[in-house]
Amino acid sequence: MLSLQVRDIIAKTRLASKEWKKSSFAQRRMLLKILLKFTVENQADICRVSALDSGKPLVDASFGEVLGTCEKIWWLVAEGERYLRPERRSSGYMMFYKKARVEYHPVGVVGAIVPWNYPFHNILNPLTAAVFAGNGVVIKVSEHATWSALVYQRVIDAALAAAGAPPDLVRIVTGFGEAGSALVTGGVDKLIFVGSTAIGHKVLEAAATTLTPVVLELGGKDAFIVLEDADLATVTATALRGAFQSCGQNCAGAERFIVAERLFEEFVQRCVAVAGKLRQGPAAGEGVVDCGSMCMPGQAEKVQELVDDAVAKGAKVLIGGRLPAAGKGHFYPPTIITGVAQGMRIWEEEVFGPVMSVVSFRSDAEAVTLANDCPFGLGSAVFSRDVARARRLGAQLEAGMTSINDFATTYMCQSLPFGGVKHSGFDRFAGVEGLRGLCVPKAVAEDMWPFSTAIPPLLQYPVSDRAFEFCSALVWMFYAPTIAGNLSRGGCREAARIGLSKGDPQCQHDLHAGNLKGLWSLAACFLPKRGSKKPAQKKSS
Ligand SMILES: NC(=O)c1ccc[n+]([C@@H]2O[C@H](COP(=O)([O-])OP(=O)(O)OC[C@H]3O[C@@H](n4cnc5c(N)ncnc54)[C@H](O)[C@@H]3O)[C@@H](O)[C@H]2O)c1
Repeated sequence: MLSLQVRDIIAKTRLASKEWKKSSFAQRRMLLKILLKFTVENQADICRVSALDSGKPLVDASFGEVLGTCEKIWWLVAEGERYLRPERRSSGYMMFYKKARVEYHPVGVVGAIVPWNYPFHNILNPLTAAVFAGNGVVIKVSEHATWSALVYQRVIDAALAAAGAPPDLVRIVTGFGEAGSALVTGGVDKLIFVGSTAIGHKVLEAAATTLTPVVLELGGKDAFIVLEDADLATVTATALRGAFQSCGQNCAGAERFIVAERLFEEFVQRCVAVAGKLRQGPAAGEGVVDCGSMCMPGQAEKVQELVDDAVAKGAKVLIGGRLPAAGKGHFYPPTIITGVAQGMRIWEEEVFGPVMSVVSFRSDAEAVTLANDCPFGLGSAVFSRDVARARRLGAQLEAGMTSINDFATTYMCQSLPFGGVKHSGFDRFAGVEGLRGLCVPKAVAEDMWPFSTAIPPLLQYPVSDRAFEFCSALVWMFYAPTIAGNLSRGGCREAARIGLSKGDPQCQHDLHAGNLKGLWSLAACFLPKRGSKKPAQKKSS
């Protein structure tokens, strides 16, 4: 779509969002429940449409398109309102007479630019959170998933009408990069970009020109760590699903298998045995298939380049690793390689294909070092029968998400934020943080009692010549270390812990009753100045 068309769509969605922000949570829930009902009742069609457009088998579509979407909607319906209601906060110390809260107001129009890998979920994901938070949303789908997006737009239109929501509340934009670029600078109030790190750079650059706030959800290369006490039978099944789901075209896809030396051989053998039995073919073909194809033109060749580079530098292909002959489609085979090391492209670059790179380690510290030696940091997983050990190791991983004894399950716990660190992006789009991120968190403070408090007369313009003394007295009164204050905040205990006795000057200082001094200074501000016969008076203008 042309830039002007995109701007026109944003303008219409803005009008719709002004109406929708007045909607009740009950109405927003109704819209989501309609979408949930549609998804559950038409899951086979959704999977077929998505499989045809992205090349994945039906079961992978069910996993990635339907289950995640249903759980997301279910969570928003069940818990979303709780996190968007005004939240009471402490008013602190000096403002003891105020009531403080945060109100979550919709930002207005959310823009989302999404990739092709899960055509249905990638649309419903930003859509559901945006409208539940009271926003309109314009979603730019991938040029490689346009056909399915047009099907889903019809479904969305019907759901909007059934829920009594304005028809322009959710609009889908099609087109190439220029249409995405037009969305970034077209006047949306917040932008969620989901895609490659390379395009993420461009989006951030463009967003800087309009100061559009951006969430970046970029590539991943998840580490999958198997400690020597892990249960290999369950781990292997999870490892294969983590690597080959949707032919490896997952942002949070397991690419780096870091396996304890003692289990390495057996882990590899088990994986190779299963990988050899996988059936690969077209999603719309006859019979069940385990793996589909690469979606984008050129992607299979890119995977081959990374494998070839690794092999040229000493890696070993145990299974797969060869593109099918020309004319046989983009069916890159499930591939397992060992001997991967630093200096190979595959060590650093996202493969986004069905390739397991397996390396071994001797100590937990080495496993952490290997896992963190990566420019990406989206998901991660640690497997061990000793859960405390797995947790300790997981806490050291540079990643936005860690699953213990499972893979990518953080995403099915929809209250949790989704997002990464390093080149995997920043900010979050799911969970409580993602939902609130589509709002302006407005800080509000008001008096606790029915009458309003005024600025003390000494500080009113034109200020008194005792204004500074007055402020300084306030600081002493409220914030000077005091006996009572130190006791209540553990000051004396802390002093004892670090070995100070009452006689030490530092401890004396801690126990100094500074607030009394402040109180006295405050009172003194209202007394006549020494040497002056008249009390301090405000200058008249
Ligand atoms: N972190 C996540 O949540 C997540 C989820 C899915 C996919 N991904 C990542 O997405 C990548 C694969 O998807 P892809 O190949 O479609 O990614 P991509 O970056 O090529 O494209 C993503 C979207 O950006 C649009 N686009 C292209 N140029 C643009 C520009 N200059 N300005 C604005 N928009 C532009 C595209 O049209 C598409 O809609 C992988 O790197 C994968 O890891 C990340």
